[in-house]
Amino acid sequence: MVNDVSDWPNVSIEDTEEQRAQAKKISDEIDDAIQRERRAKEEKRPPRKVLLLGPSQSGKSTLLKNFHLLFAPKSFHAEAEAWRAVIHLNLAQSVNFILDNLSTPNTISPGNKLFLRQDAGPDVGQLRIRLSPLRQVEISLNQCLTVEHEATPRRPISLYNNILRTEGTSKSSIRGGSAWKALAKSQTLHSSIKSELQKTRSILDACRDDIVSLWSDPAVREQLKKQGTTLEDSSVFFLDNAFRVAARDYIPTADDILRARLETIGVEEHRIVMETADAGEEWIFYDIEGSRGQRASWVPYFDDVHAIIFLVSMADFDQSLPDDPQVNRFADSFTLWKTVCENKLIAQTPVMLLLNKADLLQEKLSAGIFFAQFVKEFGDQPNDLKSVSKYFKTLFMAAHDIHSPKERRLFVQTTCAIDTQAMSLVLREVKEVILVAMLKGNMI
Ligand SMILES: Nc1nc2c(ncn2[C@@H]2O[C@H](COP(=O)(O)OP(=O)(O)OP(=O)(O)O)[C@@H](O)[C@H]2O)c(=O)[nH]1
Ligand SMILES: [Mg+2]
Repeated sequence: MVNDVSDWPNVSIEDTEEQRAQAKKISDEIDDAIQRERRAKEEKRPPRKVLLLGPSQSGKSTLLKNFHLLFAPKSFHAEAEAWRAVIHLNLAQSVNFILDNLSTPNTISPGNKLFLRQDAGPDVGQLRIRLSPLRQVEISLNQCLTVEHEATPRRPISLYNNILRTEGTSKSSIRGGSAWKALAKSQTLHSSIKSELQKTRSILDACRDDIVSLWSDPAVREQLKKQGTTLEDSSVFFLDNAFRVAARDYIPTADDILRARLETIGVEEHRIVMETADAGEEWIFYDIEGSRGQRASWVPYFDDVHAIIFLVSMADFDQSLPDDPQVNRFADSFTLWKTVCENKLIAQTPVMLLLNKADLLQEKLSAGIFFAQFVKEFGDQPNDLKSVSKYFKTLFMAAHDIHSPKERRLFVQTTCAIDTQAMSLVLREVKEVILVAMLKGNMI
């Protein structure tokens, strides 16, 4: 029997600390084990796979950029340098396209305001000479963006094979894929590409006053308008912002990146590792080229994806297809939508429909372009955004219900893919719909 404290086992302060340290070690090990288990579970979790479908220029790649910006902002912003090259190419091509489409002084009729001007406006002949280095900028940037940047040095590519220009529109059509994004990694970039990029930035910087003069000249705009020459929206955006964009120290903003036009070629796979919600989770997007000749290449992806997002541009109703002037873009989108709906391979796959370019639709309707003039069935309904987008929604939903082989819920949303705030709400919802559908189908 222990009567005296001196008989107690020797429990010193050092012992207690040791025990505490031991307990902490065990607790840390348990925490580590839990973390490892969680990570192992996550690693086993298959990546979420999403297929982006829709006609050319409907906004598929822009939606993907929004997703990247929202859920993996660090890696999105890390690519800004690579996007700068795309934006500079967009700008140089737009200027060259304008100059190509303006009559030369030799071919204009006497009295043409543009060249025989009485006012103190810029002399386009002089601007043409001073802006001629932008031809080289276009060639160099095309080269930089079309080589494979990984370990190997540049692969010779015939530059202008990749540049398609349809009459009346300017088009930046360099090869897609993600190898060009290596331009963002300046540490590992081939020195010749680095110096080429620096040279193009210096030339653009030196030309920026002249670009602004050309684009702000009302006579230039007037002549382009008279000729029926239209520029793509992204061209107009970068020309409007030329002074900022052509500056030597320019770094693209998120808005600029969303506006940059880089036509998708074939089917591109993009992997996004989530940084915000569900950090570490991987999403794979298959971003496809929307032109008509490419649509058969989508099918192999149908039975391997968890969801399909189909985009339609609501603003294309007054345009025809670049590769077939007989076909109206609205009609083409609707036919394509029906084809996708009726496909048996995706009968069980959740489909989301985004009716995009609401801002451009609004602009066209406000400018007095009548939707009913191109889509007779619209009849005498009011020519406003609300009525036209409701018409789109009703028509596309009805087609979905009629043509789908099995009953399936459809998520429909009107969007403006260059509005990051509005898109963040839509994308959070889209993500939820996909995850719920995967859970229901035991795909997680
Ligand atoms: N104003 C406006 N522009 C948009 C919108 N969505 C996309 N764009 C612009 O439209 C152009 C075409 O968009 P993309 O995302 O490249 O189109 P895509 O469907 O991927 O086209 P392909 O790759 O040719 O199949 C880009 O310059 C975008 O910035 C929108 O809602 N409003
Ligand atoms: Mg694309």
